[in-house]
Amino acid sequence: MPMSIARVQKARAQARPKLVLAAQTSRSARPPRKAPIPSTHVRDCWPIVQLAHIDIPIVTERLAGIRHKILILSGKGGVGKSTFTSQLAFALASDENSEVGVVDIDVCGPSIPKIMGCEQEQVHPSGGGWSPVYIMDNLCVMSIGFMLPSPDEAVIWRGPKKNGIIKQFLKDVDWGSDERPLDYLLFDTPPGTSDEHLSIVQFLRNSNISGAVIVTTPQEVSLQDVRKEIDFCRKARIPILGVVENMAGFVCPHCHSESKIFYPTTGGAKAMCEELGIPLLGSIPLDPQIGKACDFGQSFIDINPSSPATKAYLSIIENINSLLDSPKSQ
Ligand SMILES: Nc1ncnc2c1ncn2[C@@H]1O[C@H](COP(=O)(O)OP(=O)(O)OP(=O)(O)O)[C@@H](O)[C@H]1O
Ligand code: SF4
Repeated sequence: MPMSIARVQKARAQARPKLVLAAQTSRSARPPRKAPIPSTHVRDCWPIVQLAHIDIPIVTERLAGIRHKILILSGKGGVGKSTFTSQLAFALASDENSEVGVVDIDVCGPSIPKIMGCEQEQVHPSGGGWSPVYIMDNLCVMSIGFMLPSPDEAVIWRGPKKNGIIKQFLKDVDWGSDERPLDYLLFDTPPGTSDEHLSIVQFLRNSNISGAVIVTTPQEVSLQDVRKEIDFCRKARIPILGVVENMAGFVCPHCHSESKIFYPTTGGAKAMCEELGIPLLGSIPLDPQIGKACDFGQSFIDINPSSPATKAYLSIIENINSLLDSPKSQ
């Protein structure tokens, strides 16, 4: 039998409060729309960095003889950090009295083996632990890239596994004998402030890091991330050696003159360094020969000795060495 209009209206009126109540209940069960902003990554993770780890004393002892431990950092990816690490390593190793090591802690994107021309090599056990790959008598490299079945193999790891391999790189690798300890150990890191950074800072907390070199490009988007990197270093108490401005201009392949292609942003790194009281170690121009040398695993500075970019690299390296030798960083 069809309901009268009056009965339908009454039924609707009775149902309405229930519907409102149901809606209110489900809304209140949802998280508030304006969720509190999480505190910063470093602040959250700082207690982890400070955590005592059973292996820290072993790492500290293993690395004790190494004169300078230098982190190469960048805020953004692709700014030329691994390229700079490789050229720094080649230049330092050109002095045959210096022993140089490079450890690639960019676990998910290891590019050092390719850039340094040792992609096909493998690591082997030795009496003192894993033997790193020797490119020259006085230049050795360790990277997860040497352990992958193919360079195209993706490493899809969460923090604890990354932490584990970084610990092994520090603890189980034979970084030179007591008679011939390394003068420099360079750490090529992934961009930003991620698990790898927290691991390295944690494991090196008693190992006296000499300092960090932060690589950027001239654009404001890159400089903005450098500020975060500087903040990370300050919170993690890593001394900052300075900032390197990469791709700061363009060297013409025909006439070899340099054009400031990022004008008017060129100069932003200098202004930022002045504002934050950090040395600007130098500016490296964009030179297609750098990309070519990296793709062929060659030392750019050796095969292009008179290029403006080589002069820039060498001047930066001189600045780093004088900072390392200054009493403040001893
Ligand atoms: N000054 C330069 N002139 C020309 N090419 C350069 C210069 N610096 C770096 N490159 C090229 O830019 C590309 C990125 O460089 P690189 O891999 O060193 O960056 P990255 O910061 O280490 O990157 P990632 O974030 O992946 O670690 C490479 O192809 C490299 O050869
Ligand atoms: S810098 Fe001079 S030589 Fe080089 S491409 Fe431009 S105009 Fe030509």
